[in-house]
Amino acid sequence: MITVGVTGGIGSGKTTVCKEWEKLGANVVYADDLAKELMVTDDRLRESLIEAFGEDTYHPDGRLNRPHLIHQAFEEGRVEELNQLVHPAVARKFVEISNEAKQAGEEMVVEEAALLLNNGRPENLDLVVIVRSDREDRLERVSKRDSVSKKKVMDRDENQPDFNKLTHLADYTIENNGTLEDLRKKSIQLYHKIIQEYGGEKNSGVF
Ligand SMILES: CC(C)(COP(=O)(O)OP(=O)(O)OC[C@H]1O[C@@H](n2cnc3c(N)ncnc32)[C@H](O)[C@@H]1O)[C@@H](O)C(=O)NCCC(=O)NCCS
Ligand SMILES: Nc1ncnc2c1ncn2[C@@H]1O[C@H](COP(=O)(O)OP(=O)(O)OP(=O)(O)O)[C@@H](O)[C@H]1O
Repeated sequence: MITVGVTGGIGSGKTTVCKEWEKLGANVVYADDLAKELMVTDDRLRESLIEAFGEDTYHPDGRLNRPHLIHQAFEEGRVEELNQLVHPAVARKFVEISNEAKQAGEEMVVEEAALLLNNGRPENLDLVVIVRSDREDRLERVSKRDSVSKKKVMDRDENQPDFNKLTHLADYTIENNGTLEDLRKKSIQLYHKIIQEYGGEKNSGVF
């Protein structure tokens, strides 16, 4: 089994790539979704979040108070503190999921995460793929997809790495500056290339 990390800036096309890979059989873990789940279900993480960000972190019924955390992270400038608490729980769970997938004889497990390379290249991943797209296109697409202002998307973008400076940490880069169909085709090609070549000589390249 091969473990692959897929990363890239906000709106770069990570999820689109991963959805294609899921259709081909990959088991994809979406870090943002997993983080939100663990923030509710992992008791240790809940306690540390309440300690850091107060009782308002959760609604009285136990649900995550997203507006409070978004305010703390992106308006009070405490995003790094939040990441440091959430990231270890996500990383632990990903290892657990990978181990189970290996036991089950799965072909590929993927971690889709914008912050994948924040502490360098994760040691537990066999391959890293960066999806790249021009900034203006990314801002435009996400503001359309989520019906939010470009300014809001820009705020998130500023809290993510500049992936143009991280390509040396990736085995493959997918350039997403064409149509959505182009991106889907490239994703399928890369999936087959990875499956075909894994076990042989590890290659790299730009798609
Ligand atoms: C701050 C939270 C509540 C924001 O929730 P919200 O629903 O608005 O955002 P969502 O998860 O849909 O993500 C929207 C976009 O923002 C980006 N984003 C989310 N959290 C962060 C962050 N901490 N830093 C930079 N970008 C982020 C996502 O990658 C995505 O591109 C939530 O995402 C969160 O708790 N993030 C911190 C920890 C985390 O998710 N880390 C990633 C996994 S290790
Ligand atoms: N080449 C493209 N042409 C047109 N639309 C695109 C293209 N690539 C992606 N999109 C659209 O842009 C939006 C963002 O893509 P996607 O959700 O895959 O990015 P992401 O990197 O996962 O975003 P996020 O960081 O917010 O999770 C989606 O609505 C997607 O359909």
